[in-house]
Amino acid sequence: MDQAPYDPPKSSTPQPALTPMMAQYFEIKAINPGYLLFYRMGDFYELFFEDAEIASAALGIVLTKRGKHLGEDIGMCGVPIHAAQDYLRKLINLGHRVALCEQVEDPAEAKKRGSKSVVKRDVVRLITPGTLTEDDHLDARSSNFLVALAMVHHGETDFALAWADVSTGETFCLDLTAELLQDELARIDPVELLLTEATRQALVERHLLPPSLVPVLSPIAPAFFDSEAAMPRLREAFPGDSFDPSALTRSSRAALGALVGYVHESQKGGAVALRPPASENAPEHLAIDQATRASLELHQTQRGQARGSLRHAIDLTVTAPGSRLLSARLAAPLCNAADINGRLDAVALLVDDTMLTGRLRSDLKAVPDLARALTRLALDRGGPRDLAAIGKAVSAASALSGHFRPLADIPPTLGTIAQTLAAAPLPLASELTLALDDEVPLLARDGGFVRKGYDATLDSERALASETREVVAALQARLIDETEVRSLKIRHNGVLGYFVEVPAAHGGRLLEEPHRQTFIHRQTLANAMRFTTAELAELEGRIARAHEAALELELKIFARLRAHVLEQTDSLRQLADALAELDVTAALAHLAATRNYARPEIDNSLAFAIAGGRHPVVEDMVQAEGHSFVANDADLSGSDAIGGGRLWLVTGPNMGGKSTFLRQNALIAILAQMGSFVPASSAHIGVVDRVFSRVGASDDIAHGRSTFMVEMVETAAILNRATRRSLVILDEIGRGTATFDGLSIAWAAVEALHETTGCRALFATHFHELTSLQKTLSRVYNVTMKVREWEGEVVFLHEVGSGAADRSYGIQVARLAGLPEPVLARARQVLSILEQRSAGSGSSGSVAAVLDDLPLFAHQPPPVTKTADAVHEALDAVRPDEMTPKQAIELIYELKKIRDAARRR
Ligand SMILES: Nc1ncnc2c1ncn2[C@@H]1O[C@H](COP(=O)(O)OP(=O)(O)OP(=O)(O)O)[C@@H](O)[C@H]1O
Repeated sequence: MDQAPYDPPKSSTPQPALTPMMAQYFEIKAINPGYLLFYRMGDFYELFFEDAEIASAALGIVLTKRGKHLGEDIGMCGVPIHAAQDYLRKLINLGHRVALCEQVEDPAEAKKRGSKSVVKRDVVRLITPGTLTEDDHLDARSSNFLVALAMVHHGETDFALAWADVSTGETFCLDLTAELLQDELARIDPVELLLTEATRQALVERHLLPPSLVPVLSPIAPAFFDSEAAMPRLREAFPGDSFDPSALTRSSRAALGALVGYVHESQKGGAVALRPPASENAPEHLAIDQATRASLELHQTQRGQARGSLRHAIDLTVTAPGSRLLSARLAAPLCNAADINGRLDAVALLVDDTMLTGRLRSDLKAVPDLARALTRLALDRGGPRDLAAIGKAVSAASALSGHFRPLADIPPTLGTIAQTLAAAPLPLASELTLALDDEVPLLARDGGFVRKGYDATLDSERALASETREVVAALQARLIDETEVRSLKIRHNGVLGYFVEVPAAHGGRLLEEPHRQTFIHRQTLANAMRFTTAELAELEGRIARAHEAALELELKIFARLRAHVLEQTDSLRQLADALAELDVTAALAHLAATRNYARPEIDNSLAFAIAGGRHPVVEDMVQAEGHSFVANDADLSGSDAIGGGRLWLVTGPNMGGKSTFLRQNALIAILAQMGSFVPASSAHIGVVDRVFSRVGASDDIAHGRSTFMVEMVETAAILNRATRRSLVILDEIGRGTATFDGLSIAWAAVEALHETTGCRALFATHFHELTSLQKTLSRVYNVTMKVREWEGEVVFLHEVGSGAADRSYGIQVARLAGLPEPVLARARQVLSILEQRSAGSGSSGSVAAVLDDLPLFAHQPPPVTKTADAVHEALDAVRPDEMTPKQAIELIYELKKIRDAARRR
């Protein structure tokens, strides 16, 4: 860490010698700057000085004092061990980092060195957002990526990223250019981003640091990124032939070295438990930049919520690892038609066989999170529940593979999954089932998890422990006889151990002869007196030894089982992957079957022909309100021969459904390329290399850029980066400035997309003038959202048809939104003058002069009272509770008649 070393609080008074404990505290604190030190004191973790102030404020716990340092009170707060996990989670969520300092010797050992000697303590683990492994701290359905970003000044690429989910061991690395950096960071979505201070500054200077990443930055010392020092570190972390660090570029080696070094340090010398890194290649994925992800609301809505996002709408997985994989696939759809079709083949088989899908999904529901349990065991942080989870997952995998046996013809991707499941190490599962009880504790040290009958020695130790309980009962009966105190009891507590307790009234008798020979007084309470006897003390020793022996045996069994599990790490990881993949495939099949999605046809053409396309999220919302979603076609198909893909100019009223239509087509492309069926009756898509979606700008005040500036920066990014294979969605670009400037920019952007880029594009606009481009640009095609006007009201049909809108119905929408009637009336006046003007001279120069002549609000005609509406009047007269079904049906016919008559008028 590159923060300044911990500096104990200073005072101007002469320094008295530090107590040994304080000296130990400062020493440990100095080696772990930047961390809140959780200092173990018996059954508590205690925090001191500034740490105590920070933690007590963050956790809402009392700040007290413990002794003095240099004449000043030492601030202190503490959390009990049993509740520590909750407090840790809270602190980490608030962005703090914690060093866990344990007692690493028995206090009895310390005492042997002298009464004043301090128990040895050491930091056993550094806890940061990116190094978490406990289920309690993690979101089961989200990956938790720790990312290291290396920047090199010379060499083939500018940057490299290495990232890992420490809780599952998945590890990746990727070389990339500055241009792709933000896109990839948006895809990976780090919880902690390691970089040097110099890199951070360089990113800021080059405008490469999105504000959303600032809270997760974790600056570390440049030494972590030394690509030469990384070599031995990487060889040690990834032993064997499966991975050769010398094959990496210098930048990747630096990033991966930093990642592994940081994880290693956080485990304080413990195992690192990462999988050999999968080298990624950016062009294998459909590129989706941060602005597009946000605008399409892929993983969360623009307000930061999961509900309403595409992921939320399509995630029907039944296991947490399945959900994580689905999210990763959505974040990085594929670009290779053969790979996409491979995934689609697997989904298709399960769509056709709903019985099989149902069985798979119901069996998968009970499968535990194998990857995270395995990692905890590898890090020596796992317990009996993790062993049990692994046994259960292995047995379930083997049972799941049975479902595929009867199938004659099975697509390769599903075939590989089935094979992996069939190869599940069943002997391991049987051993775990034999060894572990049905209900097991979280921690091995709690004991009591080995099944009766598994280990004869353990059983006999346990029998001894329970026999001694009978001996205690017999002793109690004998003591009652001897003392004639009927209410005498032998009890146990953590402080005294076993003791004899009698009501206070009888206590005196035991203090006198002859009983005082036997009973040794321990404690007097308000209404009871406690004693021990030599026999009881001896018995206690025997019981404790039996318990200890049993626990020791159980811990040995645990260690052996853990070792057996870890021997099979590779095959268990493959199994975990296969289970997650099966869950995703079955979930996508279930989605397709229940929501009526179709298999897209994917190839390398420039096709983009969607029939009956729907928006997966808006469709749900519209249906929930009892309406039906109107499906729409889109055809942007092109070819190299005609210079690229088509560009549809979409005009239509506000609220007409333009944005929905635009986005649904981008979402269909993304879903198709992640290997999912799509919400359409048919779809033919030539693989898209990048999707861009920009919706009229939003402010980026944090970055100091105005609405219009953001819009233009983003439009520039599209015009510079889009290729002929890209899909571009532009919604109302140019609206953030004066009309003519906006129109000119939109005009030039359409021309550039058509003439230079040649990509497939949808361009929604309220600049109706743009539609004349259809005459000059061969691949531009005008469509409009249809509306019907009825009794002065506009009815949105949400239907896309060819042609151009002649007006935007903005005033009607404003009326629906509740703008006051005088304002609306004034707006109508202004609009009509403007329309006359533009139809006449076409000059806008005199518009202001004309507007000056218009009467102001004060001179407005009174609001037009609405003419009586026959349908509403008829409805007002209805008393539904008093109607028979027949009358109700007659009423419906009557209402339709009134409505039709009104329309004819
Ligand atoms: N195809 C459809 N079928 C049914 N309802 C739809 C459809 N498309 C849109 N809607 C409904 O219309 C609302 C407005 O749609 P949308 O935001 O796409 O309109 P818009 O034309 O982009 O509006 P503006 O120009 O004001 O931004 C949606 O929230 C949804 O409730």
